[in-house]
Amino acid sequence: MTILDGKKVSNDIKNEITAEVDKMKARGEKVPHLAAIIVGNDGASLTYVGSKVKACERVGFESTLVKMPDTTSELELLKKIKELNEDDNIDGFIVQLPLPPQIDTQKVLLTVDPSKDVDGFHPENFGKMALDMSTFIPATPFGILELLQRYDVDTKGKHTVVIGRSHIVGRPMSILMSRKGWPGNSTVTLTHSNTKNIAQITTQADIIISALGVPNFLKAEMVKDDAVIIDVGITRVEDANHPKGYVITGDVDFENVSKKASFITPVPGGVGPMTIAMLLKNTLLAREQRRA
Ligand SMILES: NC(=O)C1=CN([C@@H]2O[C@H](COP(=O)(O)OP(=O)(O)OC[C@H]3O[C@@H](n4cnc5c(N)ncnc54)[C@H](OP(=O)(O)O)[C@@H]3O)[C@@H](O)[C@H]2O)C=CC1
Ligand SMILES: Nc1nc(=O)c2c([nH]1)NC[C@@H]1CN(c3ccc(C(=O)N[C@@H](CCC(=O)O)C(=O)O)cc3)C=[N+]21
Repeated sequence: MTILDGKKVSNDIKNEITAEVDKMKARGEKVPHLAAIIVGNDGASLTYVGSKVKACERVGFESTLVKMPDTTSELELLKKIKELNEDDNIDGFIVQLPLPPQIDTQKVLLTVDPSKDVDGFHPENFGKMALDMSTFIPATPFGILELLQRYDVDTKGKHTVVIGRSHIVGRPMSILMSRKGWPGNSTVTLTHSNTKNIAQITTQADIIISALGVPNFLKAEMVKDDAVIIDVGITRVEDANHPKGYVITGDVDFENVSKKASFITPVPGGVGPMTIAMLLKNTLLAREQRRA
């Protein structure tokens, strides 16, 4: 069994990005600048956005964090997005999801300039991804592809089962794993909360990508021997014994599933850090495209 070490690989990627930034500096060019808008005070969201800012510092990017109260109106948020669209200093930005209920997420995603949409959530970019055209690939699926590639995991002709059909993880992942090329060329089954007999499907999978957000959902009985297991889930589970008062838990019963798996991602230290590294990568691409 091999652990797909997202922490290590994300560090390698950050070093590669740092080297590119150093070259930009040596040429006297502007370095990439990532901005993030966060609406509200959700603890997990704040932690996550904070780690993006730290990651920017680490690779030599500039970063801007825009914090807006959870009472922000849709109009105010759209106005802020248009400001960032027009700000020549900003190469790429993201709007942290989920948004408070008074704001229409679809409207927000449509307002982001596709050339600055480093999350890859704008329909123009999502459509390009689905059509194999060059574009920003959403950071989490992009990170999973990169992990599979760097560990030389064979995906061709394999049966990949994706659990969860969200627009940011499950749906794009299912598209990417079925596309021509590598990593890809899989036969994909996309499952969700209406799927019947899910265990019957997962036990036939060569590769399982679990993105539902239910701690310890995927049990050893649901997995065949030598399967490749990608655990996207991140849930804070209360734990009084832990200094922070919670532990980060994935969707996979790691202790038991890892005994059967050929490759498996841990949580924390798997897909999460890869997501951040690929967001930086997309921002670097955004800068390069704006320069060109
Ligand atoms: N590591 C990382 O970088 C990232 C981690 N995450 C984490 O991944 C998890 C999923 O996030 P996200 O994709 O945004 O999730 P959503 O909550 O948007 O979607 C969850 C999906 O899982 C499906 N689902 C829920 N319960 C079941 C069930 N019992 N059986 C089968 N399918 C089920 C839902 O089905 P239906 O569509 O029918 O409702 C839905 O499609 C979360 O824990 C999140 O925190 C998210 C993004 C990045
Ligand atoms: N516009 C937008 N884009 C996103 O990409 C996006 C989003 N909104 N909203 C929320 C989800 C969630 N997500 C995570 C990324 C990294 C970790 C991560 O680094 N996790 C660490 C642990 C972090 C911790 O300790 O809390 C790990 O797995 O090792 C977690 C979660 C991106 N998302």
